[in-house]
Amino acid sequence: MEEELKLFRTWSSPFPLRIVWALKLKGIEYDTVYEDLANKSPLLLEYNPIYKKVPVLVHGGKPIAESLVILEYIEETWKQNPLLPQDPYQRAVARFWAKFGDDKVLESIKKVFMNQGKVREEGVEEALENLKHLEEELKGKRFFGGEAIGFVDIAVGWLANLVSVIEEVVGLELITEERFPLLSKWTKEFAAAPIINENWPPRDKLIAKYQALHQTFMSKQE
Ligand SMILES: N[C@@H](CCC(=O)N[C@@H](CS)C(=O)NCC(=O)O)C(=O)O
Repeated sequence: MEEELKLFRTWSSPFPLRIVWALKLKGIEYDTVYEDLANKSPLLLEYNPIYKKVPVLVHGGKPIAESLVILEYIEETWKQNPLLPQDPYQRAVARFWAKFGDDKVLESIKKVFMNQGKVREEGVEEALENLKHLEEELKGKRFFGGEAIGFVDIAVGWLANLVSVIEEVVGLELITEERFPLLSKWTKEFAAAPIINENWPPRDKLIAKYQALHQTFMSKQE
């Protein structure tokens, strides 16, 4: 008998979306528990007592937290449609870029979104520098994973989802065709891939959410 599989997520958070995409790409059935992060369920707190964040994947009653860790678990548990390459060195390279996406790209884009004036400008510079590295990594490839969507595509997939929302809310451009032709093309192709496209939060709802968030950050700085 298949063990029960449950994903704790929210409708909009980019981290659980990684898990949604990976499970769908592998054709794994699961149940969803939608959390209200302003009022976290006792189960979420029990399953992720340290970070208290989504996503949490619960497999046969056992919880796994942290989206990149969960992705690795999924990859090791269900071998079909592999997301990581076979070669150990290439696997390490993929993990490097996934971590770079969180440590550097995400942090710089957060800096752009949460600040204004000089700090935002610094954030833009840092984001462009980081995005340049991703542009380089895409040379000669359709996806970061090669011909098919892989681990790195899923890990940095939030870029295709959220950057244009952030650009619209903040009123600036980061990923343009002129600056980043490959990344720009990747954004469109990744977003258009059926499984990604079908599991994308509605843009108008995201814009409204991020507009409200942005106003909160800006009013704190006045
Ligand atoms: N490093 C974590 C980040 C997860 C994360 O930041 N989740 C946010 C939603 S976007 C959350 O649950 N926040 C609740 C909180 O901080 O209280 C991962 O990759 O899973």
